[in-house]
Amino acid sequence: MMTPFSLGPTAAERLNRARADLRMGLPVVLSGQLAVAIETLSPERLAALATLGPLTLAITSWRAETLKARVYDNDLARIVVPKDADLAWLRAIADPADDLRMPMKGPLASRREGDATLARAAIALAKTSQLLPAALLAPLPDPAPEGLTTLDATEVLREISAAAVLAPVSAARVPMRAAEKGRLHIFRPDDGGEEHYAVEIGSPDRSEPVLARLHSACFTGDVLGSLKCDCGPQLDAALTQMGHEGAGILLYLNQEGRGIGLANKMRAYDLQDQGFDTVEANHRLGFEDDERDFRIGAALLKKLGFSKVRLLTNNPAKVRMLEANGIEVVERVPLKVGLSRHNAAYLATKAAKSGHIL
Ligand SMILES: Nc1nc2c(ncn2[C@@H]2O[C@H](COP(=O)(O)OP(=O)(O)OP(=O)(O)O)[C@@H](O)[C@H]2O)c(=O)[nH]1
Ligand SMILES: [Zn+2]
Repeated sequence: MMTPFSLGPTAAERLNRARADLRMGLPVVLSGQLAVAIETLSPERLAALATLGPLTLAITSWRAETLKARVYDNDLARIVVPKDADLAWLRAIADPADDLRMPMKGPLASRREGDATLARAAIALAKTSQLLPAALLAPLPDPAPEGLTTLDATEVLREISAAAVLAPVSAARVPMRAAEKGRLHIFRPDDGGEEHYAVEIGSPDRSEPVLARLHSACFTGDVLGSLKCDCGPQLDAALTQMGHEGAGILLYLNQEGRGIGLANKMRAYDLQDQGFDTVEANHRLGFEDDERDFRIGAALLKKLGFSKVRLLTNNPAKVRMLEANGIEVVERVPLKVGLSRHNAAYLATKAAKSGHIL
């Protein structure tokens, strides 16, 4: 007899489908309520949702703190949406762009009754869709609208905290300026998320510590040569050093903007032009200062056959995370390049607030 096999989507697959829905502005059914991301919500959908009953706006405690809203649920606040609230009102709560020009007219009322799991899952969904971390919750009508993705909040939180399994997809020789003997490997997660890359220089001996770099994607620094950060020079310097030593492994992790995505990073840059530092800007947007999942780096190194590294970094958190995930860091190799007058304050903030070693 054949083993029964379900063709329907798994929890991880439904989760990723839900992300596509939220990015389009479509609601998802989350533990018996409707959830939609504020960033992509249209006025028409808001009007339709408003007919269903009381609405709740879920935001993170970081955002709530800026807005002076009460936080009863530790990491988040559930804001009561007034009956006459329009999309501009919701957007002003979600997006700090105009905080200084048009301070929010409060006071905001927060819900404290009931369970916050659903709100937490909705925020986690918005965040991992690289949208602003703010979601609108509405009662589910009876009959429920057809064709919406249905999820369970607890399952969503479990899936998001689980490490994705990455599989090698393809690899080929890529000679580079820094090293002629280079090979690019592409890895794809089983949950439909971002692909990540590994650049292998030379033929590193798997039984010895390898010179390694975990580089997080930075479109502005890596591609445009932005002077606001040190990413471009760090990428070049890491590859150059690997070229000189004749061996190394550089992981290029697609976690743009410390995991918040390029659109949110530009929001953070705009806030930095208003006077906030890199950490404050993330918080005002409702994010943690670093939203990256460093487990991916450890998993890729293991997949490639490495267990010991000499890690090129100024960030002790990267060392700790690799060690915690089964990679021995035999040496931290500093990578101090690319200081400019545009990024001096940024690097000083990383040293003062994120423990970077200058
Ligand atoms: N949110 C946010 N991300 C930024 C900002 N400036 C740079 N980034 C991102 O920060 C990340 C920098 O990553 P890395 O250089 O790998 O890591 P690091 O934590 O600085 O540590 P090391 O470079 O290894 O010392 C990239 O994803 C950049 O896109 C900023 O102002 N805000
Ligand atoms: Zn950068």
